Amino acid sequence: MTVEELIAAVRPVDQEALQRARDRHAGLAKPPGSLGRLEHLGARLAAMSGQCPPPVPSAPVVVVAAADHGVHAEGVSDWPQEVTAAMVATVAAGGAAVNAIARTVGARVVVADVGTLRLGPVPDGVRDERVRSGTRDLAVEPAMTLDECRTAILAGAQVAAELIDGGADLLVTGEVGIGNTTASAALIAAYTGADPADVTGKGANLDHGRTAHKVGVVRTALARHAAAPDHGALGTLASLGGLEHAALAGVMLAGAAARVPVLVDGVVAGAAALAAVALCPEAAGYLVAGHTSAEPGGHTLPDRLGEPALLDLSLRLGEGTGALLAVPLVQAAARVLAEMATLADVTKNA
Ligand SMILES: O=C(O)c1ccc[n+]([C@@H]2O[C@H](COP(=O)([O-])O)[C@@H](O)[C@H]2O)c1
Ligand SMILES: Cc1cc2nc[nH]c2cc1C
Repeated sequence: MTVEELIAAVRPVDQEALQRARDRHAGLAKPPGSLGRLEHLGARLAAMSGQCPPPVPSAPVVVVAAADHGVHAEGVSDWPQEVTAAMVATVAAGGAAVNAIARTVGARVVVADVGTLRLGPVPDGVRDERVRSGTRDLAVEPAMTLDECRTAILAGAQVAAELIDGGADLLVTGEVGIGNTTASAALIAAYTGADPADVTGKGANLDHGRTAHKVGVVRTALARHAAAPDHGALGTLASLGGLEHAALAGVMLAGAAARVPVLVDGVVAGAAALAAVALCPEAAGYLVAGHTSAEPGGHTLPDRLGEPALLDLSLRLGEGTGALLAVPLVQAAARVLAEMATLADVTKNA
């Protein structure tokens, strides 16, 4: 499969099913509209699946894509790059925040190494989807070639397609990658036109005084990118993104192609979602912003989707943590449409 074929496989969401869900909501045993945004979410799930009521997701899976970043050389993170591979091992061993929260909501965790810096083999329990050892320094040159970017997108799409074949009915996006909030800020600025100062934050606790330096690195990257030949949405992702951004864009496109909802995590997954939607606008119909990251760019995906994220708990960890916490909301939104009595039933009981 090529990236173009993956994109072509995404069909628009079903507007008729959306309307049927709205009509159904109006007749359920509650004052119409009283379930607020849960009603909107349920209608969107109907539109995604093409069915009303939509299926109630029972097998959520979080895909944690991990990679390293050449831009780390610019001094944009307080953490050594070895932390990426170390956290991948921690996720595989079940000891990361994503594992604790996944156990809480009954989700499976799949961790894929798409390009960490590592000398030894990929540990047991980690999917080896490595495209290269980290990206190049995006402030100096394109982070990935177009081919590397395509390979990473298709790796994510392949993981997602296998999971869906195995029964996954709700995808959640997570990631780990020291330095990736710099790449995320660059992607967000490039795709939305935002000023880097407005979408660049402290990431994993970068010392306050160095955030201004980080903004400067993002500005340099954007200027370099603007002066280079334009290769469209894919070129922007390759030039400014990370391998995990590309892989997560692939997860989102594969979910959309299979009409499976995708719950998107924080600012990093949100930047990947902007890439997915730039590549394939119809994919937006299958994405739900799980939470608003406390990073300054955290509102970007909700803004792009035109609706607030489901949760705002001031999280800024990544890994899929915030989106996983929203899994029960997605399940409840579908269950309400599937299981509630109607107002007519209530009147019968009066
Ligand atoms: O996704 C988010 O909202 C988010 C916000 C801040 C930090 N992170 C995580 O922190 C790491 C990147 O931070 P940094 O400072 O090294 O760019 C990376 O592993 C992300 O998963 C993630
Ligand atoms: C410890 C640690 C855990 C993480 N999980 C996601 N990003 C992370 C960054 C750090 C530094």
